[in-house]
Amino acid sequence: MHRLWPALYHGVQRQYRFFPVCQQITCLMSSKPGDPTKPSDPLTKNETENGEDTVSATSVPPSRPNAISSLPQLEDWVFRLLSNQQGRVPVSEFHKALREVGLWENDPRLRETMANLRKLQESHSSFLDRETFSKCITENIVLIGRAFQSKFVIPKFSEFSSYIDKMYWSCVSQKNGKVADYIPQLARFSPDLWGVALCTVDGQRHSIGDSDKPFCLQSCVKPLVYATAVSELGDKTVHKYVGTEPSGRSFNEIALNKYNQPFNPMINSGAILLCSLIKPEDHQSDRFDHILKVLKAAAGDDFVGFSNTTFLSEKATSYRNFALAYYLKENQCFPPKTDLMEALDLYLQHCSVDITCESGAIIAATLANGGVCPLTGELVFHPDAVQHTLSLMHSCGMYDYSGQFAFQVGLPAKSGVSGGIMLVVPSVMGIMCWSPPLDSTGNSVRGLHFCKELVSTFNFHHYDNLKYKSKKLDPRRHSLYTMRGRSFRDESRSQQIIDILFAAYNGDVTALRRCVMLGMDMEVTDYDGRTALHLAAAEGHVQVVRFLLEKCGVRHDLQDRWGQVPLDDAVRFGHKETEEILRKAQEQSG
Ligand SMILES: NC(=O)CC[C@H](N)C(=O)O
Repeated sequence: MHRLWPALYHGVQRQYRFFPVCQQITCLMSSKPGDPTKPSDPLTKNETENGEDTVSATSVPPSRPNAISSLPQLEDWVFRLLSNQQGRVPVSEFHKALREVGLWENDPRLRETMANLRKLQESHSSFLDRETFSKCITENIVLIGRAFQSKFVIPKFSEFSSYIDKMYWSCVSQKNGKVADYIPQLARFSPDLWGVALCTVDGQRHSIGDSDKPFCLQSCVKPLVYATAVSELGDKTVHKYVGTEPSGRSFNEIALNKYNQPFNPMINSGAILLCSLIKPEDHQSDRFDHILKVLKAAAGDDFVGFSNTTFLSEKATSYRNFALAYYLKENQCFPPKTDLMEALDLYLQHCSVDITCESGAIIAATLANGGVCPLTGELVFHPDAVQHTLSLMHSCGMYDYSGQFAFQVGLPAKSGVSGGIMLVVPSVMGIMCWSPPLDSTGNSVRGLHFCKELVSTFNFHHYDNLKYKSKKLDPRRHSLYTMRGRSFRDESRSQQIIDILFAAYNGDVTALRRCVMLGMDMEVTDYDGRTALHLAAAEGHVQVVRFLLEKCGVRHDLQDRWGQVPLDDAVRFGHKETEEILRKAQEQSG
């Protein structure tokens, strides 16, 4: 897309597709999420998430993620994390573990790995030994490694997703609102339809409900057409024709600002005007195809279609938009020689582009990611255009509810009469909600309710970053907590102890695996010096004992306050098999 841009911008014409591998290895070694331009020396002190200095990598057992300093070591670590008692990785377990961190099978970045796994399954093999595992994932080890090392923007993704699901279900009971019927095709959608999907700037994805059902973008397309126009023409050219102020009126009001322009590009008048600016010299079919290509690129080639039914249905009833177009013409708002009917057709065609919540979330994530699609790494919109787009979504995106939305939700969003709300959490994620019933301002009732639930739970509101803000969950941190005024160190450390010890006590290897992925210290103790290994030995959880000893490199001879080692617990509570494993570990360590 950007290849078509005139040389308006310097230094942005780069494919962000893939950092050179050497740079990517560097970001494996930094304890902070990877900025490959700032290589960190793996042998210096690492700072853990709660600010404690750990000893240098050489003295930390190789099993801990922040000690990894090469791709073969990373591959080894991931294999040991996922392999079973027989030293093999069940393919089903591998898919499950990827999904838990938000990586889907259709993720274009995992194309090679998924193709290799499919070939394996065609040969009826459902387990990966070390060699096969390496062959399967080697092309994508950096991405997979980062995912399992929790270097993505939402480290506890499965826990975050369960919060999203709770919010989704809390909206189901919202039965008020009315499905739009001024466009006959829209009136045919069930009021019970309700879907939500999200995509983070690292390409972590989650969806629930009717998230894979197609619906037309309607006004949710307006920010995307605007971002395209500014990317190609620059903001100065675009804003010669369209203002940047909220209109405070309905989205199809026949009104202009004091400069005789449409108030902004997020309402019908502004959007119709924009259609006359993009590639006016091309044939109408090519002009529409161009926008479709931009939308597909923003969606990472996920579903983007076109509903001719909607287009014909709206064209036959779009009296207001025809009136708007002639009003703009009468006031010389268009560039000279504009073909009015062509501009109007293009506008109605843009509104009739079909997406799903899942593909819409990727588009929103592209905006959240500064214009780069998280799934393909392609630069779709110029970052400056994205900044302007998010500003106008923030101030004008929800029509004459925009002021209240900015006050209550505090995030850039765009609604559409088909019931979509595209929400952007800048530098974190994009969310697409869809439920047809609308309130009096033309916004989805369930979608609005979901957005309010989201920012009352997570510190996503634009001003939640103020010091001493109230207590909300911060899903960008390993432990889903930020506490008012208290040192984050105490909260995250005690949370880690709770997470690990309870998982060991309950024999929950999956939860322990998640703790390892989050880089937690698996030898952490409670106030009595009791470790996870003590608790697992006392309860006779053989799998956990093995996992801690063999995968996590936990020492078998750590003593609690009373000088007891885990073997003493196994003997005292009569767990013969556990006792045998711990005795063997004792003998091996001499
Ligand atoms: N708010 C909307 O989604 C309106 C878009 C619709 N195509 C119209 O022009 O009326």
